[in-house]
Amino acid sequence: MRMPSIKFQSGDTVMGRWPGSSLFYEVKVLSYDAKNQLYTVIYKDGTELELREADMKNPTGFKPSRRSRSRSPSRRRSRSRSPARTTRRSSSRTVSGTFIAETHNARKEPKLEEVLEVRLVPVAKPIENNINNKHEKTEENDTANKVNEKPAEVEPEKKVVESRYNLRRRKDDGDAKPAEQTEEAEQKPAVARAPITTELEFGGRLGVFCMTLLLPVTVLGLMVVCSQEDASLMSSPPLPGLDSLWDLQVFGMVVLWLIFQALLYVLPVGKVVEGMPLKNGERLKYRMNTLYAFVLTVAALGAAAHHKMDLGYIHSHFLQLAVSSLLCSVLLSVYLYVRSRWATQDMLAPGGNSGSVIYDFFMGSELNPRIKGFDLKYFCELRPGLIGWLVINAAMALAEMQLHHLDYPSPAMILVNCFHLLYVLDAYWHEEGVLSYMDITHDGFGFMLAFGDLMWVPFTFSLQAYYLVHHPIHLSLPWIVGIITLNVIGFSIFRKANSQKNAFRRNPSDPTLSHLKTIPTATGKSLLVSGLWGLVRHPNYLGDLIMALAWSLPCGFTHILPYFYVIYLSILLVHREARDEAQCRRKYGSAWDDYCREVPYRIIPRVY
Ligand SMILES: NC(=O)C1=CN([C@@H]2O[C@H](COP(=O)(O)OP(=O)(O)OC[C@H]3O[C@@H](n4cnc5c(N)ncnc54)[C@H](OP(=O)(O)O)[C@@H]3O)[C@@H](O)[C@H]2O)C=CC1
Ligand SMILES: CC(C)=CCC[C@@H](C)[C@H]1CC=C2C3=C(CC[C@@]21C)[C@@]1(C)CC[C@H](O)C(C)(C)[C@@H]1CC3
Repeated sequence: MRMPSIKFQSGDTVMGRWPGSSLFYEVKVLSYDAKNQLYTVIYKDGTELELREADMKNPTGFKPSRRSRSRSPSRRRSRSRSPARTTRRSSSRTVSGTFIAETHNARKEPKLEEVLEVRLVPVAKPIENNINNKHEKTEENDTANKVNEKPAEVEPEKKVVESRYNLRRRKDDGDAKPAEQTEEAEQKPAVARAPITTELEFGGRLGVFCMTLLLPVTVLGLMVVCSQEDASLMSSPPLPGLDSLWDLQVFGMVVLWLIFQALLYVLPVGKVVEGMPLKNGERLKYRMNTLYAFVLTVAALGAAAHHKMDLGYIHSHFLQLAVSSLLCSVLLSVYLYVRSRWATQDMLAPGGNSGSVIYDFFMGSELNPRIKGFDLKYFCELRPGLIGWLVINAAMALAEMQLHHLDYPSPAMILVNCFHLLYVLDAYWHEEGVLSYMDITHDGFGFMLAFGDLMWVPFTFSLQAYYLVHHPIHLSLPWIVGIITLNVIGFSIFRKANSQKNAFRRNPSDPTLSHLKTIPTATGKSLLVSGLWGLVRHPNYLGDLIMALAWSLPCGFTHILPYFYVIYLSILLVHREARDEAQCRRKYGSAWDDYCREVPYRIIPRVY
């Protein structure tokens, strides 16, 4: 079906102005956003941008640039340049494809520089330390594109450009295709059309259906096996009776826990920050108060323990707590699915709008579902599950002491508790960084995340502590030192990688990062290409995996069950890496390929 009365139609090949320049390239119209009156177009190098009608023209009246036709993008790159020239060019990235000069007001061909350089951001000065650096490539390899951005100068130009052209990157639209225009939508242009998810993940409908059933069973199965003396995954423990799975009072406790955490979430303490830009350019506001929530929870539990509340309740009702959490996550997911039917296009995640009930229920249709200012996904991601995990760990330490008549928890239990505590507190300390993680910026909120946050995280991440209650381990001092060292290494890589990326995204000219080399991309953003981000393409995943191993080692080698977390994380991060890779390739086009050539390993240096 054709678009409403607009000049260009989806599929048309037209000339689109390259932002910030008077240069036009051949682009293909992908879709039209009636609400914002923007066309989504794709350049020949795969770069997707949104353009206004005024910046698009019919191909007639243009003449091809002879020079550009005669030089392929790769040939252009292979010209030799002096460092000075390298610097000037380094702020720009050419869009491969046919470059065409506008003929009506500029009859003569643009100068070579104009042809070759589309300036997205200006550069202040050369980065000397890039030269002779081990990552410095020959021009064949596009060395010239490495810059350090200087926002002091970049911002004004960028803002002007952004007000004339919509430079929002199409980061969320990777796996979505525009829906056919319906008559209803034509009559109501204010209501945006929903993008249809065509590329289904996790094995499509059947895959997510199986996962919806199997994941909860897996959690419960692991918990049951973990409590057995023979915690072998090959063992067949007795099936738990209904009364050991369900208790209304326990369900009430879980609901109370969620309400308590929700109250802490709305406390007007902590600064309010803006999240990443949404599709419509808006930024949602988030209050950063997870650390307060954690401290107040500890204080509340301390007070409750003082009044004779027994934390051992958690250990003795572990399965019932898990089942109640599962029920809460199912109810929440149903609510999320139902409310997503009323969401507008701006509010939808690209991955959860296939039209299949089970698939959309699992993946989540809405990106940031909110009730007034209460962000359901952000709340669940960081609070009830993560704090719950730590509370369960503490309860397991107490249970261990009670069961084995100890004055203190065992060294293994202390290590596991401390490592997990560090991990969660680190997330809270760097709470702002979480706003840029994939779950918040890209994934919809559906069963996968609701279940992940409310059941998977607290009840599988705490399995090591649960295991130690029933399977005491003696750790020698060198072993303890070795495990701590491994965790410190993993944590340092994880933290440094995440902090560097977050700092760079916030302020690309951050002086602490000036020694790092970068590759600019057509979106105006650059990619870090040295330091940890030059070692592998996902150093933060590497650090996370090393830590995961350090968390399992205190449980010894008798059973594989305490290693479940490393196994899960490896699978999740490898899959996540592939998803992110696909998204980045769509977002950054040839710049991403350059990055992959420069940094060939994904997570593990020299192996993967
Ligand atoms: N414990 C657990 O169960 C789990 C933990 N995690 C952890 O959560 C954290 C967040 O993970 P996740 O959101 O998946 O991914 P990342 O934080 O790694 O974010 C990926 C994004 O970073 C940007 N990016 C990629 N390469 C570069 C580069 N070279 N320079 C600058 N920016 C780059 C891109 O976004 P853009 O360019 O748009 O900014 C890309 O889409 C990780 O530390 C991970 O280990 C994740 C899942 C589960
Ligand atoms: C298939 C299945 C079980 C999916 C659920 C996945 C979720 C459990 C994870 C997806 C990404 C997560 C992150 C964290 C917890 C696990 C989930 C929700 C995280 C909050 C843990 C603490 C970290 O410091 C973190 C903030 C980096 C991390 C973010 C991603």
